[in-house]
Amino acid sequence: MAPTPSSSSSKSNHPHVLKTPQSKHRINFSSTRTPNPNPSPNPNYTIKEIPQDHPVEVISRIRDYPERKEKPTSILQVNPENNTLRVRADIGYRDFSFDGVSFSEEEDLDSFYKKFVESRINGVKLGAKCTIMMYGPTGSGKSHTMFGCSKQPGIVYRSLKGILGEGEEGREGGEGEKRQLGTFVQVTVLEIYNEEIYDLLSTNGGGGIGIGWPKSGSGYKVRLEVMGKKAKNATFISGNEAGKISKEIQKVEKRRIIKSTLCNERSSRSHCMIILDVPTVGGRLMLVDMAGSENIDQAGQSGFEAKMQTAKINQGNIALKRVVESIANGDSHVPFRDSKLTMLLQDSFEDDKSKILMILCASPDPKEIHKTICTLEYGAKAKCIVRGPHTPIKDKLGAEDSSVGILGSRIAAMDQFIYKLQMENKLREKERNDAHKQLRKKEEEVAVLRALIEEKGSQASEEEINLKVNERTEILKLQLEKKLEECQRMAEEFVEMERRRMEEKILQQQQEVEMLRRRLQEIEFELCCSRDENGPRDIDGCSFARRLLGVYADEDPGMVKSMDLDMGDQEAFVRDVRFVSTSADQSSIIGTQSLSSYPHVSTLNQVVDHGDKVCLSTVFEEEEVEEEEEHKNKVEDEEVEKEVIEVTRVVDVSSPGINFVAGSLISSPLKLEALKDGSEDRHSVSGPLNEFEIVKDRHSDSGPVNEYENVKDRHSVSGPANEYENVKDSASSRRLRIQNIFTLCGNNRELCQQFRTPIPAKRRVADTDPQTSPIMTVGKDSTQKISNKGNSPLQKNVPVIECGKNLSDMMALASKENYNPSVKITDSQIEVHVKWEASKGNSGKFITTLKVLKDATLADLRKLIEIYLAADNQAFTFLVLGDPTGAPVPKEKESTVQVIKLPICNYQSHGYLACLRPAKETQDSNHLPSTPIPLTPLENKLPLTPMPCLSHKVSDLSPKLAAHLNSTPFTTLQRH
Ligand SMILES: Nc1ncnc2c1ncn2[C@@H]1O[C@H](COP(=O)(O)OP(=O)(O)OP(=O)(O)O)[C@@H](O)[C@H]1O
Repeated sequence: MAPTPSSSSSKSNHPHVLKTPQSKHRINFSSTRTPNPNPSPNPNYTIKEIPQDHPVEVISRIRDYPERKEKPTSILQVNPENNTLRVRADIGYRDFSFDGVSFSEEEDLDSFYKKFVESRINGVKLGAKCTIMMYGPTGSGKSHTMFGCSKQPGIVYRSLKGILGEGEEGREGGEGEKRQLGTFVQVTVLEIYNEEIYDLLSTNGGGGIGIGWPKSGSGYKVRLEVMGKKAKNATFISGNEAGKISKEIQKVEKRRIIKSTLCNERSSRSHCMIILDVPTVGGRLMLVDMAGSENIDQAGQSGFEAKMQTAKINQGNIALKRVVESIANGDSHVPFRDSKLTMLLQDSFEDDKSKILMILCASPDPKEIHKTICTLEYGAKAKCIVRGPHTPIKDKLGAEDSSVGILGSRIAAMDQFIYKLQMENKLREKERNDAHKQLRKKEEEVAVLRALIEEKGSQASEEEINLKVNERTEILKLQLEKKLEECQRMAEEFVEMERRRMEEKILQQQQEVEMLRRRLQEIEFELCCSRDENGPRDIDGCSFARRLLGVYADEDPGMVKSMDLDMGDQEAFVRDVRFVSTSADQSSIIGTQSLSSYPHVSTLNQVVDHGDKVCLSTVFEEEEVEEEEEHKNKVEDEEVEKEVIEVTRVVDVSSPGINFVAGSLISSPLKLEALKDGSEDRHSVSGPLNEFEIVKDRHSDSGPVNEYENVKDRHSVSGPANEYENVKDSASSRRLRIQNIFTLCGNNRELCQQFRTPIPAKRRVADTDPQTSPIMTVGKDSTQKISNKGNSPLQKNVPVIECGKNLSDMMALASKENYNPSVKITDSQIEVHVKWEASKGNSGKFITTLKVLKDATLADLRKLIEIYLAADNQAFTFLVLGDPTGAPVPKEKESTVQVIKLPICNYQSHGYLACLRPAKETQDSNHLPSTPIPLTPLENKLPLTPMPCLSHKVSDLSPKLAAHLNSTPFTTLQRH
């Protein structure tokens, strides 16, 4: 048998690769064609190089799906040599080696035939025997390849043409050249269905022969019996014209039993065998189109008959598998007779001159991968078949050598197989060891987990839980108690520590108090000594010392000593300021800002009320004035009740306005009396011209009227003049003070009398102590009546203040209550008419008339004018109008210019004219601001006022007392 090109090429170029899992099929493999990676364990086995009869060639044909627009991704790949087919899957791939691989997409039937079949057909023409089997699952294209389609004829028709040649019927001559002369063929067409052989060419279907036979399109089919290895009495057609025979075959092809299944619309339910004998050469071609190898479920067959049918089909396929395996295994018995198909194919396997070409039809569709792999495995097995000793056709001469070679091949294959098994065994053993290790590891983990579970299970017992909870509770309880004890101990320690600290502090304070008491006693002692030395001037020294003692006793050690007005810590504020206009019968409340613009203020009371505010008040008082003996003036019997319209100015002592008043008065010297209410202290600085009270009320909630009811004490600092030191006893000095006050108030005094509002008796200060208490009670929105018997000089319209070098002289002049300067002018006195210079802002208004000594200077006159203009807060300079230049007198030269240098007043009968030019700067260090600036503490302000007399007084004290007083704000005050 002529070898096929593919087989010859495969033998020479493509060694077989063991791919099938069933290694037993490889025992017949030729060692020469399979490289042995491992030398044979048995070196005694030497493979003899003998030509191996490889009767089965396997070719894979992969169908196409031209009708599909979207073709599935192929799972099949072929190597460049077209002999290895790789099936790719998700988990890997698998290679199958064949004698050839053809993709119908690339190679149509014509190409396929020429490439793989034509050579076989040529052999048949020469007398060879060849069997071409179509094997594969249903729908894989077996029938398509065998019989073809309308466009392309299949292998059957091409083979006929190949054997008989091409040529038209009836044509002679030239066509004979193409046609094989003398060659004819006998064609038998059999169908194996349900393990029965039917003669498809028999036309006796209409007779009784065909009874019970399966029907075809043209009638019943003739069933044949198998006799030997052939169908007995099979009908055949003979001829030398391929066309006629092909037509006949086409007819009987339609008689095949087909059925529509899920896998194939025209599924062949039978095996079809076309046998072409070439009698002239003894050649024979068997073309076998096997039924699809599918399982019943896949075919979707239902019913007993259909299942039996599928089972019968599979029976032929299974039998063929067994035959192939038996032949490949070299079994002594090949089960050809298991099926009609294998019975008819027995010669094909056993005849040495017979060759088998198995065409594996497969689908590239991933859905068919399982069937594709099974088909390829089956083909791989078939490819391993070698012609065994059981082959009936033996060459007697070469039988011995042949059997030796076959045995050697089998031994080599078995060695290889054993080695492979050993390798696989080692691999499996390693895998098993690894698995065993993993298993041990898992078992250990399980054991640990189990132990944990058991432990937890044991812990989970209720008693143990309760026990542990109780233990934990006890521990926590102990810890809590311990913490509580610790906290308690710490608290006690803290309390004890604080107590000790407080005790120490109290002790320290007591010591300090004791020290201060002792110091005060010393001071008192020194004060008494000083009083003894200085006479009655210090009669109040003891009380002053007591006062100091009280002050220090009340104060905390280390505190800054104050004027005992207790106002240093108070915020400065102005609550109410009232002025009473002299030109109206009704009081009008005027803002503080307008103070300077109302020069005719009759009374000016500055009262500080509310809380701890200190009140400064100027007081007009009218009291019953008795005619004093020493002056023997007229007795004023007429009791005059005068109302004092209070101008209440609620200020803080920090107000510079108050300080200004105080400072000015002190420097004048006036008398400033400071009164402290809450502490039952009152300090006053009194001068000959006015009297100011500084009142501190610590209980001001009830209103200013009641704020001064409990005044018990009073301290005053007197001016430098000794004749005013004892105010209490000196009626003249009191009178002088009153006169000065009235003088300052000027003509407005009368208006004050118009307000006659009775005041409670208790507020009549004059009643309580008319001699010593020129202090009035003041309050917001209240008036005070002070009775005054006798004629009041306040009714005089022209207030005159005498001024001279010595203020005492002036005071003496003013000592008379009914002093009228316009009437009584001595020779040593002159009158000075004061007026403003006419200017844009000033109309040259007349101010007042003052009476001064002849030798008085402008500086003396300035003091009086400044006092008069205190409310106006208007700075000025003197103009010497008589001077040709008319230039103002510099302030520093005022002390050198006498008043008599002033020009004579033309519009007065006598006197001089003092013309004042308002200074541009209305506020300087000597003047009050027009606005009530918050007052600074008096004690801080007083030292700023030079009081040489006081300094002198202090210096007259003992060194200790002087040092002490110098270090305190009281140094500016002197108690009367
Ligand atoms: N290579 C191909 N190219 C084009 N069409 C094909 C090809 N192979 C098969 N077919 C078509 O597929 C359908 C089924 O093919 P076919 O009948 O040959 O399968 P089968 O293997 O014979 O199935 P069964 O075993 O069930 O008879 C047909 O209609 C056929 O024309």
